[in-house]
Amino acid sequence: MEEKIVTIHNVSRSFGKHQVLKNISLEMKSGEIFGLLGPSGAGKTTIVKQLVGLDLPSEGEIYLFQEKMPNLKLIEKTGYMAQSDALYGELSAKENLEFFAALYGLKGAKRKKRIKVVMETVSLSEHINKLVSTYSGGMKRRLSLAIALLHQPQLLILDEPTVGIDPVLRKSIWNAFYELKEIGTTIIVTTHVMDEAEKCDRLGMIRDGRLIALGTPEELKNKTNSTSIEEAFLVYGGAGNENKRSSHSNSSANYS
Ligand SMILES: Nc1ncnc2c1ncn2[C@@H]1O[C@H](COP(=O)(O)OP(=O)(O)OP(=O)(O)O)[C@@H](O)[C@H]1O
Repeated sequence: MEEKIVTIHNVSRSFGKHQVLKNISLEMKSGEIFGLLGPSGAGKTTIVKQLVGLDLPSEGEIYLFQEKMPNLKLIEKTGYMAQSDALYGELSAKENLEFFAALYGLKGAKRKKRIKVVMETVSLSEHINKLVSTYSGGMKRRLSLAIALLHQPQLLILDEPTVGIDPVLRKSIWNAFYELKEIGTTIIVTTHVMDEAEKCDRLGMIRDGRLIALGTPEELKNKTNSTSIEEAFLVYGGAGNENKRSSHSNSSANYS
């Protein structure tokens, strides 16, 4: 059965006078791949940080598994991959994995098996004994993803998981996401990448801290008569942005 896994209820967040989230409400269900899409600075990472309890709303509430956040118990059910990699460079990949596995209480044969599986998922098995400081940026991203997958969380929250990852590997990582979805895992990804947005079950488009559109990629394209998500985003962005009706080309310049 579909279960409500995430509820964001009327959430706003201000830093001083700067309101970076403006009354956001969203729900995500079990087995759903939900994409948070928006230009740089729109507020995606701020939403993600609220979901994992690293930041608190100025107004509104967040519930994970129908329990109010922040709540330490819920961390075990959640896998989080931040935008910058939180890895120990002076340790090998294996030692990093063992460290995080221990934090999640994974032991013995189970730990060994999970480490093997997640490194296969991100195609890093042959590099497992190398020092992380010798890894490329893309390899570090993949290792961070492997760590987020280690304890088989029911909810995966991934902040730009495939930045710096080549298209072939990106495809295999998305296949892993689909497999996780099949077993009921809810996955939230933030992205700037339009072809990646197309792969999500539903999208929330964020602009200037506001949720400007919500729906399946098909719905968003149909509603705006667009042939691509990028076009749909520009239509929504333009329509929701007073005085900037003619600035579609400027909007697209925000992407990078
Ligand atoms: N701790 C903070 N103090 C002050 N301002 C902040 C803080 N964290 C975020 N902001 C501001 O909030 C806004 C949204 O930032 P956020 O990182 O959520 O955007 P984003 O959509 O994730 O962008 P990107 O795709 O570039 O990561 C930005 O204007 C940013 O400067």
